[in-house]
Amino acid sequence: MPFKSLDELRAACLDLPAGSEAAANAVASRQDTLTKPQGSLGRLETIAAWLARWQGRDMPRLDRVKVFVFAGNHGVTAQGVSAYPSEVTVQMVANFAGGGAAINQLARIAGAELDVIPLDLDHPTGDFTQVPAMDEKTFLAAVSAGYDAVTKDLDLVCFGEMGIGNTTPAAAISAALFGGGAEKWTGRGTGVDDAGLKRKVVAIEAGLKRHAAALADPLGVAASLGGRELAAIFGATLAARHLGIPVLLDGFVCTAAAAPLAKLHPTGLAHTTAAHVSAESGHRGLLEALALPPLLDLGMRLGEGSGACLAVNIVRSALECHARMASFAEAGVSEK
Ligand SMILES: O=C(O)c1ccc[n+]([C@@H]2O[C@H](COP(=O)([O-])O)[C@@H](O)[C@H]2O)c1
Ligand SMILES: Cc1cc2nc[nH]c2cc1C
Repeated sequence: MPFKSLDELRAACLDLPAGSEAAANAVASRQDTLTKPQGSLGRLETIAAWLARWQGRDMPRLDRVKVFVFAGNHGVTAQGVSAYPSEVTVQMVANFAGGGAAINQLARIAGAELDVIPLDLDHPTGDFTQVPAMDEKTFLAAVSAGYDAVTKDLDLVCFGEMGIGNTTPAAAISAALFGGGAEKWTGRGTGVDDAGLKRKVVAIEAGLKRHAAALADPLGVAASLGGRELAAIFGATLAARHLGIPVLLDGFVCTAAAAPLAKLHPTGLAHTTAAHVSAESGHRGLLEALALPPLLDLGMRLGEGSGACLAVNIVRSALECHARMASFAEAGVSEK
């Protein structure tokens, strides 16, 4: 377990590599020699430079791409905050193993390996309206599980999650980190009705009040209002930064899970790209607060890393153009 205390974890969050300016510049210079009007590939050009910066390679690679799906269960479901019962979490983990979920299809098309990591599904976190979701030990174990899952041989990682009820902790974390009140961040998740939406807002307000003393610290926010799969995504995002691996973030839950790193370090999420903006109502505002413009806007609200996996195809397209297009000189095309 890499983190045995909150102080150790905090120190690791403050010690982040800056990325390679030289590699990013090498990509930008080459882009301007390729057979296209300068800048005309738009974000495909900046994606190539982003890969180079965080991999530290003038010519980035996408040989090994992996999607991690972390799964957890949530005590706050006792407040009636999801349209589905908690047993769906473990049932969907079995479905991932059998190849029957959306993420199985999207990972295959993206050429990404899939790693599903269930986190103590028999023991839901505490109901944060009553107690902290996790004590220090539980939180550090979940962060460490995410941190240890990421290995240095990977070129790009996608994070996703599965956890009935987890749009409620995601909204609570967003409210605690960025303010604006529970309603601003609360959406319908798997499809709750108006009464369910109201119960979510009430639960989040109760959690914010009960844990107020812990919420000045982003790690306190993640432990008292989050969940194991969110903590694991936080740890995995940190590991990717330490190992020089760019990250594609999935939807609202995944973004909220990683957000405390941006509060702990001014460039904490610079190695991440928001794959998409989900239909969950708080996600657009959260991406704005984090200055992470999404690549896709497809009305998706599934989770599982589905949006992140879809965006791998865009990242692969960006690199293929960067690596294989001819220059003006090579193709004999006149420059301006
Ligand atoms: O990440 C998102 O944008 C997102 C939006 C809506 C739902 N989800 C998924 O749905 C589950 C959480 O929804 P809920 O209603 O149970 O809180 C969880 O398994 C998530 O993966 C995920
Ligand atoms: C069936 C189902 C699949 C999911 N995948 C991610 N969250 C989910 C929630 C439900 C309910």
